[in-house]
Amino acid sequence: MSRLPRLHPSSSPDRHQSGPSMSFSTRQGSLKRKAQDENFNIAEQQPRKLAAIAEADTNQPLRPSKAAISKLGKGPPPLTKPRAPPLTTRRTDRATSAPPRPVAAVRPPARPTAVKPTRGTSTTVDGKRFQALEEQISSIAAAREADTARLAADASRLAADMEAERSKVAELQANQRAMSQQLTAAKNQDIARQRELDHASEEIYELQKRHSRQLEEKETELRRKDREVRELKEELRAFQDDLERERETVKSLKATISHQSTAHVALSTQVSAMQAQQAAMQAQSDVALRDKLDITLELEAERKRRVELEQELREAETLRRKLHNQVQELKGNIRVFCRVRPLLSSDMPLATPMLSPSSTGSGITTPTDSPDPEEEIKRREEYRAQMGFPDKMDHKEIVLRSSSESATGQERKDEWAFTFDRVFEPHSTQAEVFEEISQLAQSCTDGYNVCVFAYGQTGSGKSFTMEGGQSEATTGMIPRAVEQVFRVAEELKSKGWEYKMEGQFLEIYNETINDLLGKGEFDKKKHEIKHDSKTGRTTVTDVNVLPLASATQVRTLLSLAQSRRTVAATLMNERSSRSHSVFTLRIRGENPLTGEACEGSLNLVDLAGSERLEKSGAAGDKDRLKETQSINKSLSALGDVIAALGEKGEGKSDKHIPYRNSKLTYLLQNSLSGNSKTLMVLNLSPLAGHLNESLCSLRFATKVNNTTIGTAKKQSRMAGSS
Ligand SMILES: Nc1ncnc2c1ncn2[C@@H]1O[C@H](COP(=O)(O)OP(=O)(O)OP(=O)(O)O)[C@@H](O)[C@H]1O
Repeated sequence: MSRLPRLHPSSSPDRHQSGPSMSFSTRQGSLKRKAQDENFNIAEQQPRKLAAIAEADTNQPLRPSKAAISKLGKGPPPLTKPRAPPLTTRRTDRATSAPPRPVAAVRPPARPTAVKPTRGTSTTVDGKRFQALEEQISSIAAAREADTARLAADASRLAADMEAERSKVAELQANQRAMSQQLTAAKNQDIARQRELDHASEEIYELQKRHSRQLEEKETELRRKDREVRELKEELRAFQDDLERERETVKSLKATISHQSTAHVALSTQVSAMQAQQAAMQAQSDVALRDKLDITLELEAERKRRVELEQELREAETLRRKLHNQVQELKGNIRVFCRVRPLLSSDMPLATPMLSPSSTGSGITTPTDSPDPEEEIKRREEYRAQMGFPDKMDHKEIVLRSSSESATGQERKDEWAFTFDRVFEPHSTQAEVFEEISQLAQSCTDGYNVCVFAYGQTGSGKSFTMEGGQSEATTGMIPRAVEQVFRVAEELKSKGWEYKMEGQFLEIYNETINDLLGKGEFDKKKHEIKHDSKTGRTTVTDVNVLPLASATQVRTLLSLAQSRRTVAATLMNERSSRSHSVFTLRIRGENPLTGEACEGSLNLVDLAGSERLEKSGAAGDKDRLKETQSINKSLSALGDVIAALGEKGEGKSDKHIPYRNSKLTYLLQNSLSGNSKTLMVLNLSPLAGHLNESLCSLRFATKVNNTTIGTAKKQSRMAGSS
């Protein structure tokens, strides 16, 4: 901290003088304090006069202010030369301390007076007055003299005082200049120190910042170190644990080693024994190696033979297919099976305890808790139609009997016998039925078009035969046939065949095609049937044809179709019995080894109920009438097509086949023609009440059965050709 330069008290012109000079020492003290306290702002703290002095050019002579002079004026008059009294002749303006000479010595020249001659007393009076006046004048003159002398003395004293004052002022000016210089120096010093101070403050601030930064870094470092220490401690603990474990291991290893070394000794003995054995075995191995070489050579020969055999097998397979299909052809390209379903508890009134079909779906009925089994059997026989199956060897015959009273009261007995390719009795299982069909299904993989119809009145078991139930035993022909096709395709893979399958599921209701794999918009979309005469392929526009990779996928597809049909059935009562459903599996196969390719299709058709109009009770119902007419139309169209095909087969080559008479026959055109294999499964109801309807169905089936449709043709080509 800088200090003001100390002012010498003697430099003050007058310590006791009032005004600026008088307050100087006091000011000096205060300035000192101010300088210390307020950065020496002397210029502001000084009285205005001192400020003026400080700011003034110090080279100029100092002139006392009017105020100072007025204060001084209490003493001497203004510093002007006193004028000499006009009444004296001598010079009195010389400054002197000697008292002036008395004024009386200097007489003013007497004014020439005109002395008039006085008359008498008046002359004396005037003389006296004149004298008094003269005395007065002289006293006034003396007084003036005295005043003049006093004035002269005052003037000289004043001049002396002035001189003294001037010298004081000069001294003051000198002091003031010195002080100004000191002040300026002090100010400069102060500014410099202030700068230093600012600089130092800045440095301190920077240092503080750096310090706090360093402090933070140190703290972070410290925390990190702490963390490291903790981690190291953890590691150390883990190492210690490991070490402990290792020690334990070492201990146990040592024990093992000692144990092992004992064992080692024993083993060494064994090894030497083994080495001896090994030498013996080596000799044996050499012999075995030689044998192996012989075997390898034999194997190679066997492999060659196997390839030859495989080739033979392929040729045999081709031959087998050919023979298989020849056998099928010999059996006739249209075949008819007849199946009678078992009597169900639902076929008779509820009050009577019933015989029900076994849960296995075998068709065998088992008695339930009937109060009188004999009575029950009797009752059942009343409901059951009289049917006989005389051909116990080939199962080809079915006989229907009826007994009635004639108008004359005589008992009349009728008997109708029918022969088909195979007749299935009520107890026949699904598996047994499929056994006969499976060979047909296999023909699809050989490139044939196969068509299986289920024909019969409502409730005769068509859907059961075609679709079946949920259990393994009740599985119907469609899933079984599909599984068979996939199985055969898989087996044929080893013989070089690769198959691709796709499926569609349609419904024909009132001569309208619906897609059962579609979105369930029934009777809305218009689907058209198209036949490709070159490839023999039939397609339906705007229906879903799904690629099928496995039999399981087909099952899913079938249940989807079933659920769609169920939805439609709720919209229209018993719709499923009143519509035809056609499931088509298209199979394309290629054999890159033999260069063969084939394309076949399997159509599985569940026909609508074939009952006649009167029986269905539809005569009064307009919609039902329409349904029945559509069904009758399509079924009779089917019969007509089959009959026409039969005639054509008998030599009438120009016979027109009326495929277009119904949607069903037009859709199945390529599967009904001479190139394909057709099977009709006639389903019969076992009820006596349905006897007439059963007879109608049997007659229709016989007509079909008696038809010979040309020779089925395999749709094969060389792979790669369309
Ligand atoms: N072989 C059989 N064994 C056991 N039950 C059968 C057999 N055949 C049919 N059924 C049963 O008979 C009833 C009628 O059969 P299904 O529905 O298959 O007849 P449908 O001819 O298809 O009738 P719809 O024309 O109305 O569809 C069903 O309850 C079915 O389970």
